[in-house]
Amino acid sequence: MSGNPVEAIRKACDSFGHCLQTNFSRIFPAYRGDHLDELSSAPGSPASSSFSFTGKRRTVPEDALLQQDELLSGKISTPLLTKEELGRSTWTLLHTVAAQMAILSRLYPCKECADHFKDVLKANPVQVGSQAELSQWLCHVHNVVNRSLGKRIFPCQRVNARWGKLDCADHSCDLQANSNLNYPF
Ligand SMILES: Cc1cc2nc3c(=O)[nH]c(=O)nc-3n(C[C@H](O)[C@H](O)[C@H](O)COP(=O)(O)OP(=O)(O)OC[C@H]3O[C@@H](n4cnc5c(N)ncnc54)[C@H](O)[C@@H]3O)c2cc1C
Repeated sequence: MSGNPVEAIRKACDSFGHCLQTNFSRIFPAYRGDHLDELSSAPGSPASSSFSFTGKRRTVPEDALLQQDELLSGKISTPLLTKEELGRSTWTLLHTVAAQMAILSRLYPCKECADHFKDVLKANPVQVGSQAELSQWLCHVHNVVNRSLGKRIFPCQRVNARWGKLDCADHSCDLQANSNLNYPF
């Protein structure tokens, strides 16, 4: 690696921060990342000296906000994302998070949550050899967070019933509808 290693790490954090911010707002249209800008512009905050979340304020395009208003007012009830948008955003998020789980625990926009999640990851390192194991591990760490917040524990054997279904015509993209497909994970 050439140049200053601290600068290289700063750049990596910067690009991951942007990636997180972009994908949070794609998956959750209500999320605009404004508080990241506030964080980075707070005088003396570590973010303002280490990361450049500032610069261009990222906003959700107007048509997306309009759609969101219509959704909230009950005028439309269909999902805002197409299957393709959902897929693209999800792949980016999954690959980035899988590659940089430790960074997630430092850059997650809620500091209290990030600090807590760092401990959760330390106590529950990812050791998975299949999609099913990854799903179970994620369910487990989500439950660790749930427990600490006094929330109900989710039954992990029901994880596919909760997350394996999408809003597609005739349930054609449900995991369960395709359960005859065996992938060599
Ligand atoms: C990494 C991370 C760390 C966090 N740390 C904190 C923290 O320290 N303090 C804090 O106040 N908040 C924290 N949060 C936020 C908190 O976990 C919840 O997201 C938030 O309180 C909203 O909770 P919720 O009840 O809507 O359901 P969420 O916990 O957001 O869950 C969303 C949905 O997932 C399903 N679900 C629930 N548990 C599981 C599970 N174990 N497996 C699979 N599916 C499940 C349920 O259907 C639920 O409706 C953290 C979030 C993340 C992503």
